[in-house]
Amino acid sequence: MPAKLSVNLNAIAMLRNRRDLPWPSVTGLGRIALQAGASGLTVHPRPDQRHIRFSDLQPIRNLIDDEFPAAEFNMEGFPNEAFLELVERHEPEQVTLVPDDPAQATSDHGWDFHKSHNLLGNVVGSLKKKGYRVSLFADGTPDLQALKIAKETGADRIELYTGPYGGCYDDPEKAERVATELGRTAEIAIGLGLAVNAGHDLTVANLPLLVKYIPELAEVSIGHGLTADALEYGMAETVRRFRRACGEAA
Ligand SMILES: CC(=O)[C@@H](O)[C@H](O)COP(=O)(O)O
Ligand SMILES: NCC(=O)COP(=O)(O)O
Repeated sequence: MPAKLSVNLNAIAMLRNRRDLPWPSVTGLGRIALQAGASGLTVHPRPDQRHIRFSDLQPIRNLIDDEFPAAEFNMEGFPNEAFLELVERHEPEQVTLVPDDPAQATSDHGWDFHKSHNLLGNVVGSLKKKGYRVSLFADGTPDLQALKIAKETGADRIELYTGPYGGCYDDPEKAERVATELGRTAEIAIGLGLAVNAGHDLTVANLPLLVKYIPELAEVSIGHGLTADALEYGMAETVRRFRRACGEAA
């Protein structure tokens, strides 16, 4: 089964926030993405609301509930009190926990599972009791002990941080090496009973190799590269291109 595509709306929101005006519309482009076959929408609301604003979350929730009930809402963030309150209020189908500090420009590493074992155990436990699917952002390092801890927290999935892979866009040999490591990491995680998502700097060009190394990939969440393509090809055609790059007959 091809990896599902969740469209990250952060970059659309960032464009909108250049002015005190409601366009480009975050929900409007989310609707076009879902109409074109995206499986879900992702947001990563940062504490300073520099792209997704907290006020965007309910309209996105309503869009999915009212028009695309089979689609999923994926909320990503560091599990502080404020983020967990947003989760409770908007009930995403998936919560992706990311170890970002508030000042970080973008996500650039996965969890240190050894150091964060207790924190993640508590947070994941409480999210699972409330019925959420939980995914943990993880480096693409095939570290069995670290992945065992991820599993012990009770999480359902890991999301492989693919930033270093995306950075190999001009070096095919290095891309192959990094994809191999990501593939080994995914294999270990799947062997432990975790499903595997991936995200960060994925593109139409680099998805096919990733999918080759991780044929069981459950979901990719993509924002930056997809939004760049949407400026060129339009959102609907861009979503179809990314779905094809994931192996779907779109
Ligand atoms: C976890 C992850 O890789 C994405 O959420 C990424 O951080 C997008 O966030 P920005 O749009 O703030 O770069
Ligand atoms: N989880 C990764 C994500 O949602 C999008 O990352 P990017 O495509 O904006 O780098």
